[in-house]
Amino acid sequence: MAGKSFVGAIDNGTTSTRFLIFDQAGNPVAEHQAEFKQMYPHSGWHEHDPLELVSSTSECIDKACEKFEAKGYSLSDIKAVGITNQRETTCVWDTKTGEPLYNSIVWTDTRTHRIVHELKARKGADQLQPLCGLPLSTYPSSTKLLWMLRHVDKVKQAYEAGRLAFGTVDTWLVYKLNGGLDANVFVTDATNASRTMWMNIHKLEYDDKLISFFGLDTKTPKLHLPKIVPSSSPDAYGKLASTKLKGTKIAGCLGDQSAALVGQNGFVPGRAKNTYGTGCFLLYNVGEKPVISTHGLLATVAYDFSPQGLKPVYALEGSIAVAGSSVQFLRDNLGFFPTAPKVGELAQTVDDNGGVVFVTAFSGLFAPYWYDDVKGTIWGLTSYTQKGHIARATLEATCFQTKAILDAMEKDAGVKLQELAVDGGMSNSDLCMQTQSDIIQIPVDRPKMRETTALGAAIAAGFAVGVWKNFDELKEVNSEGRFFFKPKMSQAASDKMYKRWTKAVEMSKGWEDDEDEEEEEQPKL
Ligand SMILES: Nc1ncnc2c1ncn2[C@@H]1O[C@H](COP(=O)(O)OP(=O)(O)O)[C@@H](O)[C@H]1O
Ligand SMILES: O=P(O)(O)OC[C@H](O)CO
Repeated sequence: MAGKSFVGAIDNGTTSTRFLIFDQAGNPVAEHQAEFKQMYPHSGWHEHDPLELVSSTSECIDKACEKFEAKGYSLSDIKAVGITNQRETTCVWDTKTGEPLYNSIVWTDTRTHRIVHELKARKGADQLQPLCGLPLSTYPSSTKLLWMLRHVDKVKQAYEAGRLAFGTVDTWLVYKLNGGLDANVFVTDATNASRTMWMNIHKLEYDDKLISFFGLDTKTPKLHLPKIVPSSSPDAYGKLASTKLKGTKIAGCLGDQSAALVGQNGFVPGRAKNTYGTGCFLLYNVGEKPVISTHGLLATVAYDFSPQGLKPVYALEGSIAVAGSSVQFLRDNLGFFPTAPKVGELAQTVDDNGGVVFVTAFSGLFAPYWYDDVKGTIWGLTSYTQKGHIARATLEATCFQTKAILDAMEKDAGVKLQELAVDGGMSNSDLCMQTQSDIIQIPVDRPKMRETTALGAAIAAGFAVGVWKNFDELKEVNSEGRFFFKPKMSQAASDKMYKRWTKAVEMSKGWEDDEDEEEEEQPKL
């Protein structure tokens, strides 16, 4: 094995942490995955224990390293580690103790909907998206931090004392994995910072106008924000202070959806990928200038590999809040099947959705709709309806939202996508991917190796330490064994199904009205 180089990748998704070790051909040679606890303390709330995010990461590193060594490889050949993470999820800690001040509020959490309504009425609200790329919603970190500042005494006190540190999950993990207070590495990359609403997307710097809109003081400072550094850097992210890889550099960092675009070789403008994980996120490479959407999409940073002499690259994004999590809902809340992959079998017990449409709006509807007055709604139930119809409608919901996003993207970018690269847990379902192709009427291109998010993080780290030197060396990575799902349904039949979906979405609107909001009390902590 002498002379070989490997790169590790930490992938902290919404439901689990993974650590993978990739060889130079981009193949995973060892990996370990650990689920962590999902906390739903009230309707619409979703939290993670920030310390468990760290402990599950260390556990995965050590277990994957053991498997790597058992295969006869040497840990000293792991040249660097990259990190990729669920985005927007908001972590807070005390700068003097390094201790978390509250559970991490997860990106799916909708407790901030009243704050969002209040902010939308504030002067200057219409100027935010052109500056930061995101619409005001419950989704970004900014509104989650405001909620903590209003409702969590410890957070308020730390802010007043000038000791409040904010970080998305990348920042928190990098800080803790470096040893916390002692090394005090406090950084983020532009792909993650672009999900806060505080970063100017054109300059990749925090913007005073954005920060003051949210009424935050980062000057005194009461609130400490991490420094924004490139996504690939040999020195900015420090090194692992413990685990079997103690001393190994952390050299790359990308939000998970950006990482998946990189792992899908999405380096060329016009390339798009759709990742079906807990949520589903379509990113379309638009090149070196951001495109500010006027059709319900987000502008985000695809990657910043500036130390490699490249300009930062942007993407248009369509974010779907609920994808694989709807399959988990059928599994855990309704007890339809014991494991997620069984959803396909159940859906195949029927020939079609039997007239059922499931608007899976557990967190309202994100792109391109941004409806926060919708809750999950199943339409078209009759005495004929079987579990299989509901399973089918569940898979179809993500496919329909993907079509709505592609239609919006076509209007924003002025181009029609020719094929869609896919990955993520739910893309393992052949039925779901065939349905996707039928609904969007273009081929869906699924790689054999679907750990593209982790691969993207490994590429960012590998670039920084010279394991790979340019995109050309990556041309063949993950190119083997790709499968193309081609449309089998007629355009007319596909259009008919989509029309029913659009009708269901419109009919679901307005479920939660102001009266409900007044009656519903904000739960006390
Ligand atoms: N064969 C399958 N069919 C449909 N959904 C699946 C299948 N396998 C996994 N999933 C769904 O994929 C999700 C996990 O995907 P993953 O990419 O690991 O997500 P994350 O990175 O958000 O944690 C789960 O929500 C699960 O329900
Ligand atoms: O956990 P995933 O893969 O659904 O990704 C979460 C996203 O980063 C949220 O924006």
